Amino acid sequence: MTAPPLIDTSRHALFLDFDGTLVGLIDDPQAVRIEPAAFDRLVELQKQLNGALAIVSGRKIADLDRFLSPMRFAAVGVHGLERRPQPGAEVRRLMQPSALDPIRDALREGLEREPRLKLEDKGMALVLHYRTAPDLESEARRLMREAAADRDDMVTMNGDHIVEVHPAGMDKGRAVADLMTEPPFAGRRPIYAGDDVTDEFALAYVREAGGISVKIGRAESCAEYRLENVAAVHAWLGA
Ligand SMILES: O=P(O)(O)OC[C@H]1O[C@H](O[C@H]2O[C@H](CO)[C@@H](O)[C@H](O)[C@H]2O)[C@H](O)[C@@H](O)[C@@H]1O
Repeated sequence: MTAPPLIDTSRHALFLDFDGTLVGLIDDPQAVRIEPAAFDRLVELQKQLNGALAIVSGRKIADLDRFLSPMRFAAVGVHGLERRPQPGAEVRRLMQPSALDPIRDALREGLEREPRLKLEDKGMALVLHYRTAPDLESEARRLMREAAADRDDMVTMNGDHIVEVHPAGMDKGRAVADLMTEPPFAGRRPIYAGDDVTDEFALAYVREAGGISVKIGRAESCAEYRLENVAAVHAWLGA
């Protein structure tokens, strides 16, 4: 496992995934909490990086704001379908949530039949969670596949004990590439750290762009560097 180099706050732009990178994975998605010392370090790093720090998540930006309150930060939400290029700027949404209404309806019956599957409605994306019922993995994937079967404009994606559907054409790699064209990120060298398959798009972009790609955990990845777990991420951020 090759550890990443230290962050150079005068030259780097820092992009951090949230779940599995800054906070550990737990059963209830709404109950995650960042450790106070890691939170303080994020705030400090954001200052030292002159604002060139963004959280890049599958979550809604509104959720990230709640988990990281009172910090104000640049963010990518719902895998790039929500954007906030600068702290405090308005959140741009690339789609209307109503585009998913037919899929919402199609999932309803399956969810009534299998209440151990939990639906997370992120507006522009729908997630079925099966962390507390891992035996339902294939059922969750089947339900989502069938609900979105006639929708060429949507993509279904498997994450860590989740299956998600959202509009096609966007991923974390494209979102990070877009942010890199804007201040305060433009002209800096990107660092991306993430743990899940959905982070591979951004890890691939950053590697291609000559940046520092950091995979969290031991799963297969295109990243150049690795950190073992969330605690190792916190230690690296604090080094
Ligand atoms: O892109 P991320 O910031 O890593 O977000 C990915 C998904 O994170 C959340 O789900 C994951 O974390 C939950 C809480 O620990 C866990 O219960 C779930 O099994 C994980 O997949 C979030 O709920 C999703 O919407 C995000 O897409």
